Amino acid sequence: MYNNYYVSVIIAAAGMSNRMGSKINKQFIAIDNKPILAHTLEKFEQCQYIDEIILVSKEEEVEYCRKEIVRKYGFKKVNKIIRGGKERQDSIYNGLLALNEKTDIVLTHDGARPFVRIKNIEDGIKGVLEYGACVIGVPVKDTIKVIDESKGIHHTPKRDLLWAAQTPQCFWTHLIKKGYEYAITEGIVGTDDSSLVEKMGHEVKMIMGNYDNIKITTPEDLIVAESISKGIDNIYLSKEFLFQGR
Ligand SMILES: Nc1ccn([C@@H]2O[C@H](COP(=O)(O)OP(=O)(O)OP(=O)(O)O)[C@@H](O)[C@H]2O)c(=O)n1
Ligand SMILES: C[C@](O)(CO)[C@H](O)COP(=O)(O)O
Repeated sequence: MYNNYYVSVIIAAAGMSNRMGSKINKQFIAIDNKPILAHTLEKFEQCQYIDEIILVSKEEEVEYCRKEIVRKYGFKKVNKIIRGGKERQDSIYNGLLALNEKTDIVLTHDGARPFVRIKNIEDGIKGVLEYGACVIGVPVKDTIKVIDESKGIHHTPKRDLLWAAQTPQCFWTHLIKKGYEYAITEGIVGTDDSSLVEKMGHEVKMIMGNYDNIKITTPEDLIVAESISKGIDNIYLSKEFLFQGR
């Protein structure tokens, strides 16, 4: 369906893992006996519409990624492993500079989100064809408070319109490149890629994802991750029994 387009994904894996507090890059920690980063890459390798993967890693981990992740698990679509930058935004920018010149559509994804589903990837590509730019995400479950500097609650936004942004975030190549160039010119730093395109005044659509597409950030996430990898589908299978058909 999307084979007329050359689709590249930039996988950001060059972070510091500060909040995880691990001695090694959190993406090399094993879940279900396989490194988190290998779980992540596997999903894009298996998606028939992905043509190339640009892996962004810390300079000193490029060789480790090549040998212990890409070669060991036999990923064929990883065209380049390049070094990242200080912030996630810098790492993705390096990825944009390394794209194949044929690239029509760019997806950005966190190496630390190993439970992305092939359906999320396909929905993201479809979203680009329909809207030009889209983000996979989920409606928030908690009530969100906006606070001031002294932790006083400033206001409580209406929850119906609040969604948590995940990755992949998906764009026409020219649009995301323009967003990043605009951010450099204007000195904008965002915590995701979509916000840079939004700041330019271009609409970005939200596409329903899955709650289990978690970003592994703190140690508790590893416990949740082991459970997810054991099979969220099994939880749904037993739902009728657990919740008596509710
Ligand atoms: N300079 C950076 C910072 C982050 N990332 C990547 O972006 C993703 C999301 O970032 P996050 O979960 O915040 O990872 P870290 O930056 O490693 O975490 P922390 O902020 O706790 O150090 C991760 O896959 C991370 O490796 C990156 O490629 N380059
Ligand atoms: C891109 C992202 O995963 C969307 O939720 C998130 O913003 C990354 O932020 P982090 O500060 O690098 O964890």
